[in-house]
Amino acid sequence: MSRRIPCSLTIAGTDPSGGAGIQADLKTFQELKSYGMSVITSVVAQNTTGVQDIHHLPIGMLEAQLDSIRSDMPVHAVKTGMIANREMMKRIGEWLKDESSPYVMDPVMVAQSGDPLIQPEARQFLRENLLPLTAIVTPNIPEAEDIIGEKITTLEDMKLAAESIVKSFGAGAALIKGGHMEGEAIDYLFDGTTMHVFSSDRVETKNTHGTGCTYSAAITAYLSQGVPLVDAVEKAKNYVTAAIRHSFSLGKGSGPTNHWATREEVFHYE
Ligand SMILES: Nc1ncnc2c1ncn2[C@@H]1O[C@H](COP(=O)(O)OP(=O)(O)OP(=O)(O)O)[C@@H](O)[C@H]1O
Ligand SMILES: Cc1ncc(COP(=O)(O)O)c(N)n1
Repeated sequence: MSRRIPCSLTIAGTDPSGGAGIQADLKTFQELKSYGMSVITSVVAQNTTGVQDIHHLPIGMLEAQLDSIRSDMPVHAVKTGMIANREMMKRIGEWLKDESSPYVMDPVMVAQSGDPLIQPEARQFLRENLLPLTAIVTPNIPEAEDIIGEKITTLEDMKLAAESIVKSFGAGAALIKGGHMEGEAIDYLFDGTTMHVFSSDRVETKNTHGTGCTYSAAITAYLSQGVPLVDAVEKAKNYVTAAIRHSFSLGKGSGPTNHWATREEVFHYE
């Protein structure tokens, strides 16, 4: 019996060191057996220690890439990561309005190193124009605080934020990631009707560069295969947890996660 080839698209910035951005997304799509495609917004010179330089592609080149996909390739799920400015957001929003596949937004604002990845004035545009198009948005705590305009300090606050992002800001569903909280790594998903919780033991490691990208890419890959949203998040949580547990001590800073950690033969490295 022949089966549809699941196809995932990421629209995001790059990471030459391979842990975050487009590179992390494509590795994740490949690992989870979804055909991976990418539209690049910005070329970022970065590594495990931080961001060294950023070059935003001209708008025409962004549009040309989006057209290349639309005119030729099937898309069964799409995610966005770093979109640096309003102009890019506007074009991507127009493209997404004509897209019928589920849209996963990782509302990337700063790199883990603290370096800003989007212009401050673009945040409002993201909130007002792209958020309502999502099937799911996946903010970490600082990103969720930025969206709702309130501090999040407790697990109860995380749940309230998830509900508010859906009910007041129009997201299809909201997954608030607790990587920045103490203790267990707890995430809350509000899908419009029910609050779901996904939790794992915290792995004692500094090598978490790209966890957010990897998580949202995994959700996208599962959605492209027709897995229902809550199951897709559960499977993606298992994937990202394994990728953190077997992460790599590469580079001088926060090392990358291990995208092949769920393969049967997991090697251990120095
Ligand atoms: N040390 C850890 N051990 C286990 N799980 C973790 C750890 N740190 C983060 N996570 C989990 O990884 C996923 C990504 O969460 P996080 O809040 O770190 O996102 P992010 O901030 O977007 O990513 P990044 O830290 O790369 O910027 C979540 O499921 C979170 O619970
Ligand atoms: C191009 C790009 N997109 C996203 C991130 C965030 O990744 P992280 O917060 O996991 O370092 C990044 N560092 N670079």
